[in-house]
Amino acid sequence: MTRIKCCGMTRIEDALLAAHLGVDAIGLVFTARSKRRVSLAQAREIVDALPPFVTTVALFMDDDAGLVQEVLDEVRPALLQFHGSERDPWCMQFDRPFLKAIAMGEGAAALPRLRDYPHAAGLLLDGHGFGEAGGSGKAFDWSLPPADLTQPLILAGGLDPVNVGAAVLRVRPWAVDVASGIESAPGIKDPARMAAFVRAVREADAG
Ligand SMILES: O=C(O)c1ccccc1NCC(=O)[C@H](O)[C@H](O)COP(=O)(O)O
Repeated sequence: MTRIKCCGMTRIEDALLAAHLGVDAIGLVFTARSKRRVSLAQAREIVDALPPFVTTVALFMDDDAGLVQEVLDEVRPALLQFHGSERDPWCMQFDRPFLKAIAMGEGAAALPRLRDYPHAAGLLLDGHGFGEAGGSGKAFDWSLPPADLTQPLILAGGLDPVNVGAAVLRVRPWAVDVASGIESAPGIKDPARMAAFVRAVREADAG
């Protein structure tokens, strides 16, 4: 079964809907570069409202280690996700499992970077270019992910209720990740689109 992460949550009601739809993880973005940025207090409220067994992921992009530690101390996410040019040893310093986002916008030229994070709990392959922020709605060429990746692959970038089924069937990822494809505005999730996204993943899994 393909796991689902809905990213860029800013409202309790959206996070609760995700939980009730059976979404496996929600992402909270802390980097100042995001239109979906949440404060520590906002994030804490969302995390406190969640029922058990929904994984919380805190996202950063070339941020100070101090911010990451503050989020760990105050929000206590289960996983970290790094979206910038952070290196593997830097990501490891927090002693918390982490996902590393790999910008696939440059196509095959990005593939060597998939081998640079041996300690990542998973690799999130995203559609934007190197140095650009996530949550862009840009897809990449789904034929690129190598079949011999040893780490769980999280497919991201431009997924939406219409294309996610084909993406799951083509790539067979461990998980899919979506931000803009289920939104009515940055950080504001659309309930019908979120439900349709989850349904499309489940239909692809069953097919
Ligand atoms: O979502 C953001 O605003 C963001 C900003 C800076 C770094 C990462 C960010 N999001 C990371 C995610 O995991 C998104 O879900 C991922 O990039 C996919 O986004 P989308 O193409 O909009 O589905």
